[in-house]
Amino acid sequence: MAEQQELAAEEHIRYIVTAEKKKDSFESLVMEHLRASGAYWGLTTLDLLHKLHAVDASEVVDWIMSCYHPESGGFGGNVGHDPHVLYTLSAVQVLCLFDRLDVLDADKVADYVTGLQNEDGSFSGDIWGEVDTRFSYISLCTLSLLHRLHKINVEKAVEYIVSCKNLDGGFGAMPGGESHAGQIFCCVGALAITGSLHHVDRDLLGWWLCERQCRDGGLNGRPEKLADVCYSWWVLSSLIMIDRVHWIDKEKLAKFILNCQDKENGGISDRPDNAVDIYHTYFGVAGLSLMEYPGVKPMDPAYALPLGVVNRIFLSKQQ
Ligand SMILES: CN(C(=O)[C@H](Cc1cnc[nH]1)NC(=O)OCc1ccccc1)[C@@H](Cc1ccccc1)C(=O)N[C@@H](Cc1ccc(O)cc1)C(=O)NO
Ligand SMILES: [Zn+2]
Repeated sequence: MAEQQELAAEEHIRYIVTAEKKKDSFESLVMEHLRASGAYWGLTTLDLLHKLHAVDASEVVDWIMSCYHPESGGFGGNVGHDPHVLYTLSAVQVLCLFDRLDVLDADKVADYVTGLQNEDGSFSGDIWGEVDTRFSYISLCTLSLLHRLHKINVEKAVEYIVSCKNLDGGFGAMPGGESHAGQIFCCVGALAITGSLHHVDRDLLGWWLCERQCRDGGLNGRPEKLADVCYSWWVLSSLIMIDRVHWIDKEKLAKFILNCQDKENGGISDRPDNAVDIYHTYFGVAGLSLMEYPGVKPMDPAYALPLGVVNRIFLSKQQ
């Protein structure tokens, strides 16, 4: 009988809190250009493990705002980096965690995102124009969190996402793009946020998604690929949004994630015995959250934020 694995929560907390401080580590340098996303991954993990209070909120908020470009309304991935929707969402999500959306000029940020919608309803990531369904999700998620979805053409945005649906029920980065679990999360999440999930064939897509489970219990991103912890989020959140999560073996998946932990130094890797990183630590804990693992806060599958944070944004009295 394999020994009973459990979540080394205290070690993961220590790993994240010290990683936040280490600016010159290899990982920090590699992730330099997407440090705002790294903050979102690390801080959301701390919140899921009931430890967000372990960091100084105003210090984080000040750092996030130092990545803001007041003239465009967008955020860069680090101080002095050009604005991009990727990091604008990460910044908004971090401010949501601390309930500090009050520091934003929400109309200005919404105008930045709105300005990136194209004629065909698609979204570009920044002024250089790259189009990808990732940016559709990011834009719709950002505008929704700011209560400003009315600023864009939602119908056209939905129409473009549906044009990226494949015969296998999945979605790609653009029309005709190969189905990939990451892109499927983005398209299903965007459809969920806009109340347009009726465009999804739940049984066909559910089948493609549950087929991602490998013999080792982990989930991969495409057929024939190796299982990887981060797909615990991309695949699982999509299955939950289309109400087909019972089609995979959650116990085996949880064991795979727990088997990817470094239980001495903290952190979770993409697969057993590989190097841990903040990204896979977040997606591993988020995957466990989606499976209601004891001691981990529940997560909203579409907004990729703790449920308590989403409820505070959408159910609060003052709007
Ligand atoms: C840029 N990036 C990736 O390309 C990772 C690389 C990887 C990790 N494990 C396997 N490959 N891949 C990735 O994020 O794929 C998921 C995905 C692809 C396309 C669309 C949506 C999700 C990672 C960073 C990374 C690089 C290298 C090693 C680990 C992490 C990354 O920042 N991914 C972004 C992808 C993304 C961006 C925006 C979204 O709305 C959704 C997803 C992310 O998760 N942001 O929160
Ligand atoms: Zn991965």
